[in-house]
Amino acid sequence: MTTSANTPAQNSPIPTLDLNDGRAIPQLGLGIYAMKGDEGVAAIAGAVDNVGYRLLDTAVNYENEREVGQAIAECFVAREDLFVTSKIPGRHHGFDEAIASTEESLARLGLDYLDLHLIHWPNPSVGKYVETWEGLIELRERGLVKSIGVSNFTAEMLTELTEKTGVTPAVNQVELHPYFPQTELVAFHKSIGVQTESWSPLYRDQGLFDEAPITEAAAAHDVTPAQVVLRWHIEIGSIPIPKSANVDRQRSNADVFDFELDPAEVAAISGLERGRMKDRDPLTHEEM
Ligand SMILES: NC(=O)C1=CN([C@@H]2O[C@H](COP(=O)(O)OP(=O)(O)OC[C@H]3O[C@@H](n4cnc5c(N)ncnc54)[C@H](OP(=O)(O)O)[C@@H]3O)[C@@H](O)[C@H]2O)C=CC1
Ligand SMILES: O=C(O)C(=O)[C@@H](O)[C@H](O)C(=O)CO
Repeated sequence: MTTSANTPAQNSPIPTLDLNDGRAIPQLGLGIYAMKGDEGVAAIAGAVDNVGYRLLDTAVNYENEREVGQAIAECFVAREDLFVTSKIPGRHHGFDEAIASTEESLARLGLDYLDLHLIHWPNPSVGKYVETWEGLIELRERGLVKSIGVSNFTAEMLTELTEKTGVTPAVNQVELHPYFPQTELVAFHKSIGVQTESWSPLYRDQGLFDEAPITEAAAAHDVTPAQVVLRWHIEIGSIPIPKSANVDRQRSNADVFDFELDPAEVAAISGLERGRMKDRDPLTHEEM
């Protein structure tokens, strides 16, 4: 596992991984889906100040970029020590649209730049993800976005982006949890130098924590089932972005860097594979 001294996670217990563009990304982040209003601002700022989260994962479609910006303004950590991610929605696909969308995101966030910007869904029937990617390349050249990546892309789509533009995404953020470990895609990412981010890493607390390989590992390591699941993501080389609005769960979710799972435990947890949470196959599921 690579860690980097070039860290945006200064004064944070969360280590970093290297990206293919020479930058570094925290190895665990805060998912921000459905965190809104004053409560959302307090929960995000608290995660940064009280726990040490540095990677914040929002999106245009979460309709909370203003809250994220307010939390960044209110927290006690310098902007340059944070790693702020947003995502371009399907309705903003296209070269000019991607640039306009990003400028609007930055205005809502009150920031000069994003650390990472992703194409949220490929929406293949629309046929514009390559143009959108070219928009992200332009945004990186203009300095409005430091690192560029995608979300919910298949191996074939990643290859197409590289072949058509010469630029490989730094990150592919995909559905990934013990019920859907995406072993082949993670191996492909490693082979081409793309970091994997896991969305819904805890399966939204919908029964995963009762599975025997997880409860057994939790007892063996004296940690919670959620910590076992998050450590499993670290062991397979992915970057989990668990969402929690609760400070105690935020703290325990981030506290997964002082124990390790052995290969048999990792294999047993990966053996829970049964498929996606919902029918969100990016070849057919599209979000605008
Ligand atoms: N790119 C994409 O297409 C997608 C990206 N995402 C991103 O991934 C992030 C994480 O995924 P998400 O779907 O939110 O699901 P998660 O797997 O992170 O689960 C979040 C849920 O689990 C609860 N929870 C968190 N920690 C614990 C714990 N230790 N014990 C018990 N329950 C816990 C939370 O409740 P509470 O807040 O009360 O703690 C919340 O209800 C999103 O927030 C978003 O940023 C998500 C979906 C798609
Ligand atoms: O959370 C995200 O990033 C999404 O793309 C969501 O819309 C997700 O697909 C979902 O929760 C849909 O119910």
